[in-house]
Amino acid sequence: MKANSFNEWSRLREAIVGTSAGYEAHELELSFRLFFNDVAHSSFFYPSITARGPLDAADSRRDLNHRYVEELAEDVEGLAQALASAGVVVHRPEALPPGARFSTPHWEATMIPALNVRDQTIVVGDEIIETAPQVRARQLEGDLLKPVLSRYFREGSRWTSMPRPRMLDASFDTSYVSGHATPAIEDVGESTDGSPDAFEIMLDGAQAVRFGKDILVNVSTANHLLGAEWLKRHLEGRFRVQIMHRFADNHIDSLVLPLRPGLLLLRNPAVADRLPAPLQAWDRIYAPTPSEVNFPVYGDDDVIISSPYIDMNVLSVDEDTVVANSLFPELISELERNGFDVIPVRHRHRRLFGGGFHCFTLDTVRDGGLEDYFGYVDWGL
Ligand SMILES: NC(=[NH2+])NCCC[C@H](N)C(=O)O
Repeated sequence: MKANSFNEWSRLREAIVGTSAGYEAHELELSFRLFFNDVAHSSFFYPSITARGPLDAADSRRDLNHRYVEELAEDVEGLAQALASAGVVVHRPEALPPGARFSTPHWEATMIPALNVRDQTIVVGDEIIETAPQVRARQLEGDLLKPVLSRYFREGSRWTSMPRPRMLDASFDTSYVSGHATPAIEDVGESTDGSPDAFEIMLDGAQAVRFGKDILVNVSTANHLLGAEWLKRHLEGRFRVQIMHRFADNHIDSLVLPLRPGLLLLRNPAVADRLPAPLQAWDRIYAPTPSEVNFPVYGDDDVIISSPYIDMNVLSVDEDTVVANSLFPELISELERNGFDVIPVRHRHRRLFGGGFHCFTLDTVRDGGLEDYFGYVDWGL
C-alpha cells in the first residue's frame, strides 16, 4: 500500500528497518566532525572522537570492531523480528556492496550502510521526502533504499528529493561548532570562506518530529535553515513547519518524542523548559538519567557517536505500545509505570552507531490521517 504516516505514534502497519551489513569504519573527515561535534565532546565516561587528539589525514579512518558490528547485526535483526511479531510489515534496504568507495570531483568517501534510515527521509502523509545529507559518507545512502521507495511510488506514494548538496568544504556553515570554542575547532578548522552564498541545503529527517499538521524542525546551522525553508515552501498549504533554533546540534529524537496526542517522552526537565509554547501544555514522561552501567565498556579506539541519552530513542507501535532497549530497564519501568506496554529489544552498541530504535526505522505506514492538534496558534519560534 502507499505511504501514510502523519505522526510518531499511530498504529504502525509498515516500516523500513535499517541494516548494518557491510559497516567497516567511520571516516572522521570535516563533515563527520561537524555533525558529531557535540557528542564528540560529551564527557560521559567514554573516550570520544578527540580522545587521541587532533586528526591527521592518515588517522581519519577508524575501523570498527568486527565483534561489535556482528553484535549490532544480531540486535537489528531482533528489532525486525519484534516488529514483525507485532504485526508490522517490515521492509529492509539493500546491503552495502563491499568496499563502497566513491568520489566526486571534490572529495571521496566510503559509503556506510542504510542503518539509521530515519535520518535521511521524512514521511509526511503519502509523501516520502529524501532529505539533503550532511555527512559525506552518507551522500549516496538513499540508493540503498531505492528498491523499497520505488515500490511505494508504484503503489501510489508521492516521492520527492531535496536538492543534493555538493558538500564542498565551503558548503558547510561551521558557526555552530566555532561558536562553541570547543577543541573540535582546532581539529575542524574554519572550513568556510565566510561567504553565506556558498552554504548549501543540508537537513536530516531526524531533525524533524511530526505532530500531524505541525512538523517541528530543529535548525542549528545556515545549512539546516535552508533545508527547513525548503521544507516549509514545499509543504505550504498542507503542513505547518515549526522551526526551532539550536534546540540541539541536529537530531532531536533523543530529546523529544510524542508517544500519543498530549504526551511527550523527554530527555529531562531542562529540555521541557525549552519546548515551544504549544508543547509546554502536553503531559510529559522524563527518561531516567542513564549511567555507565547501562553501557558496554569501550576503549580508546572505539569512536563514540551517540550521547548516553540515546536509549530514549524509542519507537511507538501504537499509542499504548513502545519498543525500547532491554538494556535500559529503568526506562522500561518508567514507561510501564505510565501505563505503556513495552516490547523489549536488545540494543548493545547504540553509542557506536549513532542511533536507537526510532533512528533505525522509518514508519512508512501508520493508521490515521491528517490531524490538526494545535490549530493556528503561534508557536513563538
Ligand atoms: N535519528 C538518529 N540517528 N537520531 C540519533 C540522535 C542521537 C543524538 N545525537 C544523541 O547522541 O543522543
